[in-house]
Amino acid sequence: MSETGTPEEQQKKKSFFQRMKDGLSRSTRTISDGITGIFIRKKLDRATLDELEELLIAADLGIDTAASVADAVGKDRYDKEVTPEEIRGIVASEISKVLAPVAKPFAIDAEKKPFVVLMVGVNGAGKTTTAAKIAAKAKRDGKSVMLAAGDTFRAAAVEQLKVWGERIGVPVVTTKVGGDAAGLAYEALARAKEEKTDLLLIDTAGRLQNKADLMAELEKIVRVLKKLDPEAPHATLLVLDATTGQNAVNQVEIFGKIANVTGLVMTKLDGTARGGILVAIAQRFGMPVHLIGIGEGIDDLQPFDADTFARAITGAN
Ligand SMILES: Nc1nc2c(ncn2[C@@H]2O[C@H](COP(=O)(O)OP(=O)(O)OP(=O)(O)O)[C@@H](O)[C@H]2O)c(=O)[nH]1
Repeated sequence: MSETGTPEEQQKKKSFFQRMKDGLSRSTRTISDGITGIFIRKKLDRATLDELEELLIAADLGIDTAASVADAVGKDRYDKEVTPEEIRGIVASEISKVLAPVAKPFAIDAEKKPFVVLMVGVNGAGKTTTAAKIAAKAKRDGKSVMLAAGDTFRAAAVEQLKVWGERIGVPVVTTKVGGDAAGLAYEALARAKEEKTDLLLIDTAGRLQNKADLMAELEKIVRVLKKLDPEAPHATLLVLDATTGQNAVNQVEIFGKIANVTGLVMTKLDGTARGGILVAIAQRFGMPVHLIGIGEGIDDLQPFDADTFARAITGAN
């Protein structure tokens, strides 16, 4: 972590690191304790490197990352005494190298009025909560925000967004259950344009049982949005639940095909030992990762920072 900025900024950065560390503690324990177990009072050799590689695969980092990290750790260190701290530091810096190219802040272009964001992902991934968290942050930053409850299939999803809207003071555009999601998206964009809203977040349904239907629905939403603004949606965020591990990888594959995903948000990194999946996804798809969810609270969505994440998940100092 760089020590630049005012003491206040440094403090903020530190507490963020601490919160992320706390959130990721289950994932960290797997990797950090695993490294201690392998390398304590041992020389580095093929067997310990193989064990390290297995540990990283078990921690969901993916086969490619695990292999390249083990190679980097082994380089020039064969038959030398190493400490777990040293290994954690090297693993962290290798993970950081994988993550750095994909860590991109989520930017709302003030030139686009409204900046339209489509939230996609399977049911339960955290789309609705994430939309509310982004809305709350934008509002705090002085932007006017609107939410659209595009998951018209589930009354609970619409209700949930309404509750969030009330809590954070943001209007929520809804329609009746079973209503046309594209029609709702159109209506929301028309209203947001009229009211000169800065940011419009559109929640969508996430039924993956019928991919063709889901694709048709998402395409239709995009088509009608373009009638009002040819550049909309300006961002399509795929929300992924870290606790689902390898399933999250499949979801990137599927949604990458059916929606023009521009960036990823990974939720529920707190309370899971599978946080490494973010690294596997970064390595495999190279898609921008904007934000991570480390809790259910409104402030528990944080910008994704490669180095901070890599150090937190490995327990490196
Ligand atoms: N612990 C934790 N829980 C989260 C996080 N993000 C979302 N959740 C919880 O996950 C659950 C599902 O989130 P929703 O926002 O309802 O998910 P969704 O994708 O909109 O799902 P549907 O509404 O079913 O379509 C809720 O109980 C959220 O509070 C997170 O980062 N950490």
